[in-house]
Amino acid sequence: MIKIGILDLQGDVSEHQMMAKNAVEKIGLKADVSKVKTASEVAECNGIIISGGESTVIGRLIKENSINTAIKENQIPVLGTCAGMVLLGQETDFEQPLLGLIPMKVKRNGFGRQKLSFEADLNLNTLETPYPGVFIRAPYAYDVEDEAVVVGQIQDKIIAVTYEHHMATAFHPELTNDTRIHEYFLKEVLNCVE
Ligand SMILES: NC(=O)CC[C@H](N)C(=O)O
Repeated sequence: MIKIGILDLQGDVSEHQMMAKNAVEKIGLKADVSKVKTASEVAECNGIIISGGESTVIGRLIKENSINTAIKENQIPVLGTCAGMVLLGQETDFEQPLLGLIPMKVKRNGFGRQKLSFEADLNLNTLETPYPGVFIRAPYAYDVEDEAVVVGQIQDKIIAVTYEHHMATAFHPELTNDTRIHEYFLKEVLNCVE
């Protein structure tokens, strides 16, 4: 049985847990989906989801609790959404601890004041039909290196990236009823454990 951990430090954690559980059911997996807070809980997981929230706060707590080491030493795939995307990047425009698991830079609050929050149908390479994107003070990625894959863009801005078994989205898949991003991630996790 695989174990998916929803990193429970700050942000919309319960929504991710619910969506991940729905995705598990949809693809008929045997998986435990739990909230995790400590490095030892994280180390036991096959996949970790980092929610939206405040990336400065989540990043600081990740570092203080040695969760970065647990993720890296165990090579755990990570799905990071919104603030989670910021944390997956290697550089951002603010001095803050990052995981740096995807070779890309991330611009925080990248859609400007007038568009702090919006919804848009997204064409993503990994999906056959559009995905309902919910953007809340969303970041975007830039300088994505060749070995990573740009999965989607909007207004010429990169809003979804995969690299190895990690995925970053600028939008909030946990705030929709569409489980396809979570399903995609679960399949990546399965590829790692098989
Ligand atoms: N909804 C969100 O996760 C916003 C992310 C926030 N702008 C940050 O950089 O932390």
